[in-house]
Amino acid sequence: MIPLFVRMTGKKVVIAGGGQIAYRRLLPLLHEGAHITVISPEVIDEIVHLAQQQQITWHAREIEPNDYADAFLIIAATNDPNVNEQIATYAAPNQLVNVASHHLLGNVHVPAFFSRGKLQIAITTGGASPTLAKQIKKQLEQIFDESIAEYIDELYEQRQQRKEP
Ligand SMILES: C[C@@]1(CC(=O)O)c2cc3[nH]c(cc4nc(cc5[nH]c(cc(n2)[C@H]1CCC(=O)O)[C@@](C)(CC(=O)O)[C@@H]5CCC(=O)O)C(CC(=O)O)=C4CCC(=O)O)c(CCC(=O)O)c3CC(=O)O
Ligand SMILES: NC(=O)C1=CN([C@@H]2O[C@H](COP(=O)(O)OP(=O)(O)OC[C@H]3O[C@@H](n4cnc5c(N)ncnc54)[C@H](O)[C@@H]3O)[C@@H](O)[C@H]2O)C=CC1
Repeated sequence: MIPLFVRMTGKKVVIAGGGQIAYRRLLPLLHEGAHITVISPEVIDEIVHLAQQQQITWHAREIEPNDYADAFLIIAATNDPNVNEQIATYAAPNQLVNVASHHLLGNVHVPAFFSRGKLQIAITTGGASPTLAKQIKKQLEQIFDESIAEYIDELYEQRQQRKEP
C-alpha cells in the first residue's frame, strides 16, 4: 500500500452501516464536501440528525450492489463481516473500497490522522495494531502542536509569491 491524499470534494461516497465506525469515517468526508449516502437499516442518532439536516442521504435498508455501482469510494462498515466481504467482491476494480472489519479486504485503509492547517499527518500499521497507530498519532500531536499551522500558512504564502511570474 502507498499513502495518497485524495481530494474528495463532490465525490460520491456510499457507506454501508450506520454505527460509530461508519460515523467516524463519515465526518472527515463530510467536512471535505463529499456527497455521502448511508445505507443501513438502523443508524445512530448523529447520523439521523445529519440526514434530517440534509447534509447526507440515509436509506433505511440493507445494502445492495446497485447502491454503490457508481460510487467513487465505498465504505463497508456493517457489523456483518459477510456483508462487508460481499461489498469488496462486488465492487468494480476501479472503485476505492474500504472494509472496516478486515484489513486484507478492499483496497483502501483508513489511517489515524490529524491536521495542523495545511499540514496533515497520517499513520497506518497495515492492520497490525490500530491502537499503536492511535498512540503514535498522539505522540506526534504533541510534537507538532497548533502553532505550526500558522508557520505553514506563511510558507504557503511565500511559495505562492515565488511561483508568480
Ligand atoms: C484495517 C483498518 C480498517 C480500515 O482501514 O478501515 C482497521 C481494522 C480493524 N480495527 C479493529 C479494531 C480497532 N480499531 C481501533 C481504532 C482505529 N482503527 C483504525 C484503522 C483501522 N482499523 C485500519 C487499519 C489501520 C492500522 O492498522 O493502522 C484507526 C487508526 C482509524 C479509524 O478507524 O478512524 C483507529 C484509531 C483512530 C484514532 O483514534 O486516531 C481500535 C481502538 C480504538 O477504537 O480506540 C480497535 C480495537 C482494538 C484492536 O482490535 O486493536 C479491528 C478488529 C474489529 C473487530 O474485532 O471486529 C479491525 C479489523 C482487522 O484488523 O481486520
Ligand atoms: N477502527 C476500525 O476500523 C474498527 C472497525 N471495527 C469493525 O467495524 C464494524 C462496525 O463497527 P460499529 O460501527 O461499532 O458497529 P455497530 O454494530 O454499531 O453498527 C453496525 C451497523 O451496520 C448496520 N448493518 C448491519 N447489516 C447491514 C446490511 N446488510 N446493510 C447495511 N447495513 C447493515 C447496522 O444497522 C448498524 O447500523 C465492526 O463490526 C468491526 O468489524 C470495529 C472497531 C474498530
